Amino acid sequence: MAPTTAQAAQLGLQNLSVTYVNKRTQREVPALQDVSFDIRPQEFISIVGPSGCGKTTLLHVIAGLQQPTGGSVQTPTGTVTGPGRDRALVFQSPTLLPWRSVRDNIAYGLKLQGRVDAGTPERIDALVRLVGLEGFDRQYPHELSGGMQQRVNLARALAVSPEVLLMDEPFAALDAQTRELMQAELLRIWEREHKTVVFITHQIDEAVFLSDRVVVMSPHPGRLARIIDIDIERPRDLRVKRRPEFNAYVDEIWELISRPRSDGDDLSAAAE
Ligand SMILES: Nc1ncnc2c1ncn2[C@@H]1O[C@H](COP(=O)(O)OP(=O)(O)OP(=O)(O)O)[C@@H](O)[C@H]1O
Repeated sequence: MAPTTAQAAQLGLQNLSVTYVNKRTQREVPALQDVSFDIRPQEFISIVGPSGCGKTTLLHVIAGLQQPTGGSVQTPTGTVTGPGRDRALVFQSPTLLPWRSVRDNIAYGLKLQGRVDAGTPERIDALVRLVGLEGFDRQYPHELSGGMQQRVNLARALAVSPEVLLMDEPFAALDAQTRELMQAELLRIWEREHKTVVFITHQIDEAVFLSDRVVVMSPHPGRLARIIDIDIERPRDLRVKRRPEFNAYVDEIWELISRPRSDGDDLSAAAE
């Protein structure tokens, strides 16, 4: 059951709206409209929807990189007013520093936060093992494959011990096979680290495979269309993708995304 109060939720999104002003035309672009839902502690939640439905905008508002035009994001310690140590972002392209080794890249966030201490080398060793990069920790980013770079990126986000990982299409640049491996790896890591994950993807099967719930958004303006519980037991491995119930979820979400929405749709009711 979803928590009914913001206190019980890791993140409470309350009536979020974002309107951009197009710099060239000066016209208002409503990117998000009245989006409300709670995200539970240690939940894996994915956000899917057509291009332009406001997924990245929503993630940036949760991250505190962008102020909403209306509404708020609640955490157990209060309203989000900017970036915080409780939330770490993982981008699509690994934002690694090319002149730093894998170890130093993983430690970089800690360094920025002034949190390097005697225990840091051991913590980095544990993270290197966690993301499967043993033996590569003295290498530099250009010596790594795309999948390995994304592993470093993930380790760097985990290094600062956030409660929430915000992931913006982290596997979009990877080839299909590496992407599937990384999906399985991410689940393994999530099951050990117990983070809350908010994951944006264009790939419906990726969302179903990873998530406890999938948030489906509709565009123009970006609104909540439906939240779907993925009732497939864990731990999951990639063979789950061949099961009929897995494909039934994928079909259901695909139908929702491809269905033209009439203005009369009561989307808030659908989201309950
Ligand atoms: N800085 C900006 N100025 C004006 N409009 C913007 C700006 N950023 C985003 N938008 C508009 O807001 C809407 C939502 O954009 P957003 O990038 O959040 O969607 P998205 O679902 O993440 O898209 P995609 O799947 O293509 O990455 C779009 O119509 C987009 O054109």
